[in-house]
Amino acid sequence: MTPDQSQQALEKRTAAAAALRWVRDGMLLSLGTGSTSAAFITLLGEAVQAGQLRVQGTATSLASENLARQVGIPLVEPRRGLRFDLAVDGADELDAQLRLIKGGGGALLREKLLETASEYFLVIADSTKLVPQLGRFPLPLEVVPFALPWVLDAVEKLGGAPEVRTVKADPNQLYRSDQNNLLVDCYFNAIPDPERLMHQLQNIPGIVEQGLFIGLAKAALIANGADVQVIRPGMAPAPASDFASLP
Ligand SMILES: O=C(CO)[C@H](O)[C@H](O)COP(=O)(O)O
Repeated sequence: MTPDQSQQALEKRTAAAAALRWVRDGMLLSLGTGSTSAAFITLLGEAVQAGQLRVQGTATSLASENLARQVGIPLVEPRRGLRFDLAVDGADELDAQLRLIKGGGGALLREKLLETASEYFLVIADSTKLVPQLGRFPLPLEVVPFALPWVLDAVEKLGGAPEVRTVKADPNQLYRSDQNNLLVDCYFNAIPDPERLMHQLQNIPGIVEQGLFIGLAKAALIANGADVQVIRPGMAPAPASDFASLP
């Protein structure tokens, strides 16, 4: 790990620990995916094991579900009417208006489902994720395999450079989501109008979900060194220590 990567890992854990302070006994949680969420799930599991918290959760990926099981968080299956008190999840990029790019970990569909079904979606992230403009990170799409050629054409027409995701350890093997769909990472370099792009992508048949999350997150906890700032749309950033409960 380079010094930058270990600093980033520390910040992820700091943001996760800050989110844990706002989990209350009895809450039903949506558990995110990725390394920042894994830090949160681990800390939450420790609190559950220590008898400090009684919570239940549903995970946004099979990987997070396995981790939650390992650390002793009771899990709830999807069912009609299921709503979550709090969703905690990472992001690949976010701006000051809490527009997010998600799906770097391939879990965007379940993430969007559960975060839409949550009363409060709290993003946790290290300082590298907060950007002035979205788009440096390639925008992930979950795509039905049969639709792939047409989706690639449509993304190019929108000005993006699409790349079908492969498995890191074996670049000859296509990456599959938990739903067995393909992932396409779209390089736009800059996304000046995320709302417009989101609507354009939503109109392309075969895209099951796209990685722009707009209007979903209520707050973000951004760790910068040992400090944690709360970011909320239209409000000045404030230290997380100013808040005794969810901001
Ligand atoms: O969207 C995601 C998974 O689909 C993750 O939240 C995102 O990739 C951030 O991951 P990390 O916490 O490892 O930086």
